[in-house]
Amino acid sequence: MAQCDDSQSHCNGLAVAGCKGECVLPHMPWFGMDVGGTLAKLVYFEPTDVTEDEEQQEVETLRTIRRYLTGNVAYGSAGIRDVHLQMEGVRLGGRTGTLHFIRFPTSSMRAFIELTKEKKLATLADTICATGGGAYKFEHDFKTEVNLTLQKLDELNSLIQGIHFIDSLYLSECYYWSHPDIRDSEQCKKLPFDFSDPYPYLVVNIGSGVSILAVRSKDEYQRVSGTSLGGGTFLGLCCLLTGCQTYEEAIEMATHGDSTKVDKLVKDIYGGDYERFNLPGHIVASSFGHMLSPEHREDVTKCDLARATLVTITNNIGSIARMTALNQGIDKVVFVGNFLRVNPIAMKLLAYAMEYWSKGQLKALFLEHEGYMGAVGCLLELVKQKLS
Ligand SMILES: Nc1ncnc2c1ncn2[C@@H]1O[C@H](COP(=O)(O)OP(=O)(O)OP(=O)(O)O)[C@@H](O)[C@H]1O
Ligand SMILES: CC(C)(CO)[C@@H](O)C(=O)NCCC(=O)O
Repeated sequence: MAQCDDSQSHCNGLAVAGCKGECVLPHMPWFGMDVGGTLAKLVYFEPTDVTEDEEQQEVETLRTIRRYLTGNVAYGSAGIRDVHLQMEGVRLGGRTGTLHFIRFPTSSMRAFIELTKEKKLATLADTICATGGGAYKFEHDFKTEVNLTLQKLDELNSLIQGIHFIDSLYLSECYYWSHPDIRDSEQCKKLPFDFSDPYPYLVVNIGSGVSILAVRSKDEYQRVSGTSLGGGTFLGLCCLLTGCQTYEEAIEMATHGDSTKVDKLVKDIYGGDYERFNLPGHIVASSFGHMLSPEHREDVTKCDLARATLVTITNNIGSIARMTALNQGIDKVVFVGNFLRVNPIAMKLLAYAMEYWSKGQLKALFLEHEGYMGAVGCLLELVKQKLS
């Protein structure tokens, strides 16, 4: 990433001596935004190296914005700041600051635009870099409601740039699950993974839908596969089957459910393992396969249905990811996206599926800032464009 040197630290909106070419940083506040099919993600860079001089020159609106964003953990009726993900001491564009991570449902986008107007969040920014389908869908609303022109960036490019930046900043960003045996979760431990030599790797971005990318170097990547059966499918089916209202509720129900009352296992068909082809009795032979029988239907709870939905969608993604990895000759598979938020069941299942079906050849990796990579990539681009 292009950056001012450390000696040029206070260059907010000013031409900076010593930068190659024209080095003019965008005016604060600095945001990166990713408006997806389900969730909108906002990353805000709060400078913490503000000098007294700068503070005195700082316009009141900028101070108000900073205080509003950093002084609250909830915004409007649906916006949430993920405080546990906050990153301190981040160097960006020659400045030092804190990255704040905020999300809200894309269905509340119009309310968010109203809030932007009310809190004057858009009055100072000369550019807002935005990615995701919503950058296109809501472009007109931003223009007409708050007179803001969105600079639209590609979501998958932003995702990759975000991954590399965040991983370079934070040593324990990347992790894996050791001994991910689904029948013995006591054994399963979250451990850091050294991702400093990452290439080649596969990224499986599990959002509303799923995109799979093969990344062979910093700038060399391709979207090699995808599936419409993603996080949106899990939540949509769960709402239909259980009457739950939120993602958190769906995950809570799944945590207390038993999918084997819904799914037909190999042992339900064979009475044990299918030895000839090495299919152990405990694996799923047919997702939701028990539900054709009235007795089984009477026996299941909503929690069982939620768990089975989670297992079905996750295993399907795992299976596509594994086949894609084999096809591409890649052994590291990085799973990201908000489907993995507060979802250790899915992460452990993916870890198990990768390891078990590849006989230990494939490694499933995860990132702490799982759903924010695209928004971070956008923030980087905002600063980079002005510096280049
Ligand atoms: N608070 C939440 N509300 C709704 N869904 C959530 C929430 N937290 C996690 N999720 C899960 O995350 C998924 C959305 O993930 P993400 O934000 O990465 O995708 P997106 O950008 O909205 O979608 P896409 O990239 O396909 O446009 C949802 O489908 C759901 O499974
Ligand atoms: C359409 C996107 C890229 C939007 O983020 C995503 O939801 C996706 O990759 N869906 C799956 C599309 C498919 O490959 O079938």
